[in-house]
Amino acid sequence: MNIIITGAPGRMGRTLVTLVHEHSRLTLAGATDRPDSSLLGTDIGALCGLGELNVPLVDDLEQCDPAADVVIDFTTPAASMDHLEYCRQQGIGLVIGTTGFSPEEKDLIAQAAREIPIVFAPNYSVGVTVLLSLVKQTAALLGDDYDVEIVEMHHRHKVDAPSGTALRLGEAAAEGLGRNLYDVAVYGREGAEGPREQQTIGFATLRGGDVVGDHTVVYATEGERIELTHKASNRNTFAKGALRAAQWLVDQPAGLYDMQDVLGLKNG
Ligand SMILES: NC(=O)C1=CN([C@@H]2O[C@H](COP(=O)(O)OP(=O)(O)OC[C@H]3O[C@@H](n4cnc5c(N)ncnc54)[C@H](OP(=O)(O)O)[C@@H]3O)[C@@H](O)[C@H]2O)C=CC1
Ligand SMILES: O=C(O)C1=N[C@H](C(=O)O)C[C@H](O)C1
Repeated sequence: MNIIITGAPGRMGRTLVTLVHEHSRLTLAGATDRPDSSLLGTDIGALCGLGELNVPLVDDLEQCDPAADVVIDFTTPAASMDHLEYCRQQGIGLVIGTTGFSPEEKDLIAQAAREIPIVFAPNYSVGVTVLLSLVKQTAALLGDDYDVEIVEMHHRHKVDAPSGTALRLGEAAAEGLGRNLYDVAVYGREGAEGPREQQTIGFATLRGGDVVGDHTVVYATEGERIELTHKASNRNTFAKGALRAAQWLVDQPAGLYDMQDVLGLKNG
């Protein structure tokens, strides 16, 4: 199976290149970087310490193998929109790991998924995928008397907040409670805000050091609280999940899928 990796010199890009290289049934069919990058033309294998792979970094998917089976994208929302359009035109499946999309950009992804298969997930780890089910179920079991708050911490380089995973966890809790997250979300608190409004779902964002990705959903009431926590300790967990999604995707018809579809957790 031939895979193109966009944003290949990035944190996730390098991890994916390394795992594809180590995989017996996957071949790296192309690697891209942003148009003004000083790394263009460099062999991505050499850049990742794997030796020459004869895959030079290019600034455009048009310069990659048009017969590729799938594109894996962990870049920025603006870059992902370009990659989405290329895949739509070429009829190639797309795995999107990028986070921080606007509602309009999410609509464009959904529109493209009428023509090509797309897996779109803010977190490709098996642990977070299972956690999403637990969060929804726990919220439904506890009900309105438990206040839901979500805390996340990531490395100092992360640009979007709250994380895509935190928002998806919020959506799962809101679904369990019969609420729309975007009607009830509170993104941080400051000053004399008054007591907590019932029914809100709060987010707290921490940034620092090299934290790969920590998420906790807190359900608190008078006298007790439950906390559901996931901690990623390296990026292989995300990259392995994205490669699993890519291999699953090639057999799917056009549609918008997430990691719960890939793991078969939707109807079970
Ligand atoms: N779904 C999941 O499981 C996970 C999602 N993520 C998300 O993935 C995204 C990337 O994260 P991370 O790898 O840490 O970020 P990085 O900044 O390390 O990597 C992104 C890479 O994309 C490059 N890039 C920017 N614009 C373009 C373009 N037009 N074409 C090709 N490449 C481009 C960047 O280049 P340059 O640096 O030179 O600008 C950079 O090398 C984030 O949105 C993050 O939240 C991260 C981990 C897991
Ligand atoms: O930027 C990151 O690093 C991560 N981003 C994703 C997110 O926004 O949820 C997933 C993971 O937590 C790492």
